[in-house]
Amino acid sequence: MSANGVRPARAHASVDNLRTYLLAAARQAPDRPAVIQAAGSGLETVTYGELERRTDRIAEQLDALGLDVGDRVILEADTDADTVATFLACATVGLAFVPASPEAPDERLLTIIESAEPALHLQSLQGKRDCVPDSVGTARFGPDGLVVERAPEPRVRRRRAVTPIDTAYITFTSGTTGRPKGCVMPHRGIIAFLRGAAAEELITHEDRVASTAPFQFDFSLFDIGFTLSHGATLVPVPRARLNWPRRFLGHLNDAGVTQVDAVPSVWRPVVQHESEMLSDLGDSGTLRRIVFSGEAFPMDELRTMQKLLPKVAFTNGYGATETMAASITPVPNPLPEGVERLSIGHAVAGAEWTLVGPDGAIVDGPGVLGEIYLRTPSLFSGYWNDPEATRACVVPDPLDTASGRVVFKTGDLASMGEDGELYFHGRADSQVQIRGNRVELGEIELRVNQFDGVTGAVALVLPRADGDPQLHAFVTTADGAEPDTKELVAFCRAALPAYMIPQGVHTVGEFPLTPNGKVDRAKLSALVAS
Ligand SMILES: Nc1ncnc2c1ncn2[C@@H]1O[C@H](COS(=O)(=O)NC(=O)C[C@H](N)c2cccc(Br)c2)[C@@H](O)[C@H]1O
Repeated sequence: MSANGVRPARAHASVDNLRTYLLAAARQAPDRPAVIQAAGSGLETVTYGELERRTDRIAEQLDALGLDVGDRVILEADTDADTVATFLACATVGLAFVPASPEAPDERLLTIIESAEPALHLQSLQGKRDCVPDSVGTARFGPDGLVVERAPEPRVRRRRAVTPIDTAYITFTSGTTGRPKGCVMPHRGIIAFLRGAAAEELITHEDRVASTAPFQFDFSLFDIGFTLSHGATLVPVPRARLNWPRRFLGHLNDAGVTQVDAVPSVWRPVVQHESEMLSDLGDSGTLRRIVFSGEAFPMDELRTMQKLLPKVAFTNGYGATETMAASITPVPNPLPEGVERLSIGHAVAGAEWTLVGPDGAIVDGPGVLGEIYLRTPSLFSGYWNDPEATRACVVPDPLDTASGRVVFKTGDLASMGEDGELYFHGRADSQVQIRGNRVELGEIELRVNQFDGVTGAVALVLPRADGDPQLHAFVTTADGAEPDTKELVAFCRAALPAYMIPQGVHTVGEFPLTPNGKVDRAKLSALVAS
């Protein structure tokens, strides 16, 4: 028995701790399903009571290893009940977990280990990783708890209590500089965003939320947190089922999924190969909502989805890992004609954003582009061991610089609509100047997408040998055939200024994706360089 009840003497039920916040629902109804997951070719259910038991077992084992609050633990896993129990156990004893993908190459994991200096590497019983350096302890987690292979070196424990500003997790994103940046998220940060998101009242405890993002992408942490904090049921979709549209839809159907959280690219092969089955899933009345995030949903693909799923609600989740996210906005179904840009609405409850124009002036009217600055309690603690990168985006509140309050400088551009809602206009650093003119890549993509036969378009600026920036358009087409470049360029000339006309048009079978399922622009650029 510890000072605050049966749990290991760390997490305090009285203040914000991720474990306490996510298992609160378990108090009332331990027999409710917390996770419905793939088991062999079928499904198995893990109740909230069972999840809490597994959490406490692993927390006690971690507590016995003598680690200190704030020590890092690599959690290499795919989302399932044991992964959730392990990350709740880390939260209970104040260990910062670093989610890693079992599919990440060894050198990527070793780069993260070099930066985060974890005490322990955890993988599932089936995990295959064996490149962990001797300086790091190793253990495996499963339904019966941890199996320690190499105990971590003993640490001096200086902290016993876990406070809301202690680190819940550190997600490493591949920084543009190539060196991965670790987003350090405190308990109070993720809880603040989950609370703001809960105010949208998207789900109740009866919902079953399918999670498709890889565990190292914080979209998956949102899925887990959002679902459990409502006492709802999490339905992880394993990659083996996600990559086959038929199996994916079958899994959603069998598990009685009511909401699917996924990046836009997840739906491309489903619409292409199993539109009938998708439409039936929507007609069944079980699937009620699709939440997407990560990048703008291409408008024609979204319209196609809405035609197949007229009864399903669509929700646009926007935001960055540094604040977990920022807004959750309903998308009209069907989208009114002529709407060519999705709204990212207003910041979630508890947060607010401000648009700052290029001249530093506050933008407070429609039609002017500005950078989004987000004032939010879900702000991260900073980038791991990188105060300079942190200072560049955690800045004084532009509306109140004397206050000492800091806000997140998002690097995203947006314009404001009639009642203050925002429209995303791309990354500030992807705004390019061509012959002195600001070029909006999104506008070029929009126009190219309207060309007959084009099913997807990505515009990029690539430096030419003489340094002069060159505009390139990459397209996918309905039948994979190359569009007539001269006609496509003429089609662009009819609507875009001369400096926005793509000089190169490249047809690709499908767009390369990042591990998080976003269009991989770096890989597209490499196609031209080669
Ligand atoms: N809905 C959009 N329309 C357009 N552009 C988007 C959207 N969502 C992002 N982005 C872009 O992606 C950037 C950020 O990338 S990120 O750090 O990897 N995070 C993410 O993608 C996901 C994000 N943390 C997240 C996590 C959980 C729930 C939600 Br709800 C959102 C943003 O700064 C935007 O540029």
